[in-house]
Amino acid sequence: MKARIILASASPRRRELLDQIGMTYEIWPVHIDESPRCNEAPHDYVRRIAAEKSAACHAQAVHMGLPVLAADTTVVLGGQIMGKPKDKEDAIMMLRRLSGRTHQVYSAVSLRGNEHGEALNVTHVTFRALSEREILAYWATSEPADKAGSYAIQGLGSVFVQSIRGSFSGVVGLPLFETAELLLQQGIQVLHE
Ligand SMILES: Cc1cn([C@H]2C[C@H](O)[C@@H](COP(=O)(O)OP(=O)(O)OP(=O)(O)O)O2)c(=O)[nH]c1=O
Repeated sequence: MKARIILASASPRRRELLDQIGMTYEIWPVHIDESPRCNEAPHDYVRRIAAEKSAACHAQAVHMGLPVLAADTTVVLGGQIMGKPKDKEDAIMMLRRLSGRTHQVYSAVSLRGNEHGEALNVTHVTFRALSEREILAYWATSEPADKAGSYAIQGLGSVFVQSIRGSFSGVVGLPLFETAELLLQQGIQVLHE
């Protein structure tokens, strides 16, 4: 029988990624304050937010005997955190800054069952130079609005991505290699007979 988990997320991307590895899950969206703390390092920030998302569901999930999986993803350029854009101007500014440069995408995973397991994936993404016209045209597609760094590698944003070093699923929002390792540590096998 397939193991069931709670996915503490409202992100359709994380659902699709879990579907990709055949996991069965229940969705429990959580809403927490995702503001970074003053001078918080990117790796501390994403790990804290992923852990807070899973913690928000943990007590209730324990009663049901189900582990809780949560994740957080942020784009980092020159050590600076870029979350989701506040508005059009913010998105345009982020895309201008990412143009022609290499940034990092940090994705933290938190799995709370009998124990708390955590993992972090950092992937390097290089953008080609973007023209002002294509940045505006990209904003008009509405794809950037709810994505960290204002782009989606799995969507139209793929045409900006010259190369990546690391994990594609990590950039999309849930690094599957690390997630499968955490599940296995808690006795949940992705591949089973
Ligand atoms: C860089 C990048 C980010 N993203 C998305 C993944 C995440 O959904 C989002 C970052 O925001 P998150 O706060 O990590 O996640 P979320 O608010 O969408 O969902 P939840 O907190 O409920 O789990 O950006 C892409 O879909 N593609 C990309 O290429």
